[in-house]
Amino acid sequence: MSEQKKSGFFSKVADFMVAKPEADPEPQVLPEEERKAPPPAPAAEKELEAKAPEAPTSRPVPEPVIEMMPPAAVPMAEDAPEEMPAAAAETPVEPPLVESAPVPAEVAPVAPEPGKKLSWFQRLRTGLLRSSSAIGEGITSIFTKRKLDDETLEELENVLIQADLGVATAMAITEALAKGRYGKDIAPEEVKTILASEVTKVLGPVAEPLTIDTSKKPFVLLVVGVNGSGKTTTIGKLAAKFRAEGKSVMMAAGDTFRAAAIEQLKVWGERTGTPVIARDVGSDAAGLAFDALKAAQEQNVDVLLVDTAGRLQNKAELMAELEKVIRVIRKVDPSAPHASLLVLDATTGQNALNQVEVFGRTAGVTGLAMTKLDGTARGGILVAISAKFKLPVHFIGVGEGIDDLEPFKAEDFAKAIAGL
Ligand SMILES: Nc1nc2c(ncn2[C@@H]2O[C@H](COP(=O)(O)OP(=O)(O)OP(=O)(O)O)[C@@H](O)[C@H]2O)c(=O)[nH]1
Repeated sequence: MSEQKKSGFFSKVADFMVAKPEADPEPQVLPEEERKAPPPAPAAEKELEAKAPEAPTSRPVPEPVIEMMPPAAVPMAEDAPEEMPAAAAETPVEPPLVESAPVPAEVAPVAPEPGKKLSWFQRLRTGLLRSSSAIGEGITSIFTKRKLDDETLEELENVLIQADLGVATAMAITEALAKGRYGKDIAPEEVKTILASEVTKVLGPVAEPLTIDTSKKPFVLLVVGVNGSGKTTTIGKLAAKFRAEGKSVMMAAGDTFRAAAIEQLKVWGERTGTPVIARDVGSDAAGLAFDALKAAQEQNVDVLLVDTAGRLQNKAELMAELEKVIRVIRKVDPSAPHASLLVLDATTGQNALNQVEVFGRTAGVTGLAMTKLDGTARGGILVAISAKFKLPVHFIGVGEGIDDLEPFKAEDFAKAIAGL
């Protein structure tokens, strides 16, 4: 493709790139090693840490409400993932209270048998097929009886950018496609196969399981993200997963802004047999996290899952509150949080790039989970995020049910994107 064509094309695709909100801080790309660890406490806070442990807030701190659940078996969904340990599979089965998100009929490529849930991969494809069918249909209409030339490559780039894969990735894919094939006829299926293989190259290195370091007691997993991205639901699913692995788990209802969020976490506590540390709505979130970590230490818990209030990444005061939660956690355990999981809603599209940037800086994000891939056309954004930030992607959410959290698998995801 000529340079001239490319620059013309760039100006055309500029419309697809979402402008950052004005209030956003300047983008700052952190070196990879800084991104791995949550940010160090500022000097003022270090002084505080040197003092004897203290209540993290100046306000009188009410006693946290500890909802102790019986060490009940984890309620497992009927179609538990195959990798669940045998012991867990033998635990008494209770049907999940929340069913999977309904699949819109017009995008459902696979009709489930009556009474049977779709497999996670079918649900992923059902969601992604909205976009991948756009890609798939685009590929079919571009390459049917046409040669691979500047025009068709540019049309393909357009389709990929509209599917949120990002300009750089779209160009890399078309360049790979053109190599050795330029000027020749090419079948749509071959294009899809090459697309899937190029996307796998981007996603393969970031597909990493979340490893719980058992030398940390408790292993503190902070869960952050914008409003409604699926943090609480993901925490509930994670609690079930860790319990099924035989780990003891505690949850901290750090979303103290919304009464409904606290209640929602308590429901997940009941469903998964996990104690929840909660306070009244409006309480100090950092104080709650402090108490929860103390309680988890005293009870020798393996994993503490800390929920946080949803916050828009461009609201400076809310992001500052998140930094405070981290600083206060570190007064109890200077090495915590041991992982900081950013939950991204796949339906947000391009804005997710900015979320990764700002939460990465504020909360030292160590890995990602992308939710709602069962019902969205926007899964391509994960490719753009991975190409840009190279952060580990641990999980994908493919429904609202307890077992609808899957380890991220690059090749499966890439095939779903390509419509294969
Ligand atoms: N379809 C689908 N829905 C999901 C998924 N994950 C979460 N949800 C739904 O998304 C909505 C928001 O989820 P929450 O877990 O409450 O999100 P949150 O980030 O804790 O929300 P805030 O507390 O407002 O910040 C709920 O209705 C969830 O059931 C998913 O993977 N697929």
